Amino acid sequence: MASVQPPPAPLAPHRPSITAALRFYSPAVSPRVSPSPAARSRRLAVAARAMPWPHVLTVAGSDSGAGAGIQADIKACAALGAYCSSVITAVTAQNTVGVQGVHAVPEEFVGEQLRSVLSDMSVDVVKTGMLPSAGIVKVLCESLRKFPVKALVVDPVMVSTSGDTLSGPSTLTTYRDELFPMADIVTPNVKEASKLLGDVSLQTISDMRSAAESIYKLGPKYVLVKGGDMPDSTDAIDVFFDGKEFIELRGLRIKTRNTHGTGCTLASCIAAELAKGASMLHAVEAAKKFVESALYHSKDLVIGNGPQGPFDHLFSLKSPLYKMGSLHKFNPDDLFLYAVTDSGMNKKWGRSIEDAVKAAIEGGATIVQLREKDAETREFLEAAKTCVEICRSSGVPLLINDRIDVALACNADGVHVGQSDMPAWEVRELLGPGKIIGVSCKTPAQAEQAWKDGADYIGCGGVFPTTTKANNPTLGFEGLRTVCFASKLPVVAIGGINARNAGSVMELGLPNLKGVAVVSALFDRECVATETRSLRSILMNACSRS
Ligand SMILES: Nc1ncnc2c1ncn2[C@@H]1O[C@H](COP(=O)(O)OP(=O)(O)OP(=O)(O)O)[C@@H](O)[C@H]1O
Ligand SMILES: Cc1ncc(CO)c(N)n1
Ligand SMILES: [Mg+2]
Repeated sequence: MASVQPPPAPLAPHRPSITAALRFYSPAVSPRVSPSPAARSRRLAVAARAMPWPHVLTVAGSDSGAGAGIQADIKACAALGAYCSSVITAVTAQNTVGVQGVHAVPEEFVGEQLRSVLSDMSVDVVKTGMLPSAGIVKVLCESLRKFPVKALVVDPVMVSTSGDTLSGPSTLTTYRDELFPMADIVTPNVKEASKLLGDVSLQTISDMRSAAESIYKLGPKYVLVKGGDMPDSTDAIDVFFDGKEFIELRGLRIKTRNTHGTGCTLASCIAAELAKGASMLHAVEAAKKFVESALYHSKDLVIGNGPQGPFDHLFSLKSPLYKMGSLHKFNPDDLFLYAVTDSGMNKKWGRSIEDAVKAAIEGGATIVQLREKDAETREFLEAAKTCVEICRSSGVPLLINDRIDVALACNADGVHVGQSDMPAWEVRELLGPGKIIGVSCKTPAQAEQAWKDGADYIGCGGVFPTTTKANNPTLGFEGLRTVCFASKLPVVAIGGINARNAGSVMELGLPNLKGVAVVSALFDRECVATETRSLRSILMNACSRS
């Protein structure tokens, strides 16, 4: 199996537009005479290269209730923009109560389905779910040796959450000996990890780490032990292991009965993200975020009378406002030098918002926020649209202060809100899971709430007295320290920060403190680029000292 490390180059930016690809079929450029079959297939191949569609093949069982299995896999891939073909290994009679029956597909016919898909379509990633017999696991391994793909995601489905057996003990050895060594990632839940390791007890995060390490030794390149079913946990914590480091992936535990199919969905999302070109860790993080958002949006759905209902994978279609196309990966390090524009200051120095943003980026700002308290909406929107283009072309995220409507209209990367603005959870409902949300917080309680509401970072201040914001109590280093220690989110310090004191803020070496946000120190100056450049070097020096 080809390794997924280093990650393949992302496909998206190189993809020509749909219209460009369709031109291959347009009568205007087609020859007048019918092309020969060879010419037609050459042209199809060219078109396919012109517009590749990330392709996941799921090899799994059908769930008649459509919450898990093949049905979940297809919906998850569709939601994340990957094509999903399907090889069915078993048909289950299943609903929200449990599994009433299992009818395995004969091995030879699983082999035939695999041949049909793999010999014809260019599959990027294979994802496996329910493999009901050792024979089927063997057939799959043979097919993968014959038709190698970029990555293999193995979700070792053995028991449904309702407690029903989906794959008997006879398959365990074949999983371990034949499939795992070919896998890029294996994603057992705690029960499955325990079974794979001879019924060891897994009660704590430390047990999950040991299990991940033991499963890694069976041959996959990465392991994710999922803690969705971990008892007594307020967070949904999964443990990721790459052979060297353990990473605890923490998500909000959504209170809902609708968790049927979370495992299948997670593995399919990982496969879809890998097919799109993500690295393994990014794929896992994006997949977890997707499951969390889907559960959140489906928490009150009522389908079926049993204890475990399905959730809505296509929740993003409900609101035209969701921009699900690009799940922007928020990088907390982007908070390092956070430039916040101010219309008053720009006016004073006779520069446009666009010029202010260009200059801040030129000087090395790592994230930009447009904070335009008195601008007219239409004028602000036009400027914001241009700023989005400027920031995109430099890879710098652009956020809008408070104005969710403007952020949506210009497709900004996110929004920053204060304590008296719209609550972060409402902003999340409007913006969807892919956007960055920041919240101004002065206390540990506010920081905790921001985390619960699904924010990505908090801004903490005023650290020093400031004139930019009226009636803004100063927290000082002590207040900043208290919030940083309590926060579960990355923090950016704000309020009165300038070239003279920025170094001392970073030298505090506080946990979660990722950078400083500045307004007047950059924009109430003649040359924004020069000020930004010098502040950046002050911050870099301070970080190397602390
Ligand atoms: N209530 C929840 N809130 C948030 N995330 C959850 C919740 N339940 C599960 N998850 C997440 O969903 C993913 C799948 O985890 P889980 O442990 O439930 O897998 P599974 O048991 O294999 O799923 P399945 O129910 O499909 O068998 C993990 O990332 C887990 O943390
Ligand atoms: C078909 C099928 N695959 C996987 C699972 C695990 O959720 C399930 N319940 N049903
Ligand atoms: Mg579960």
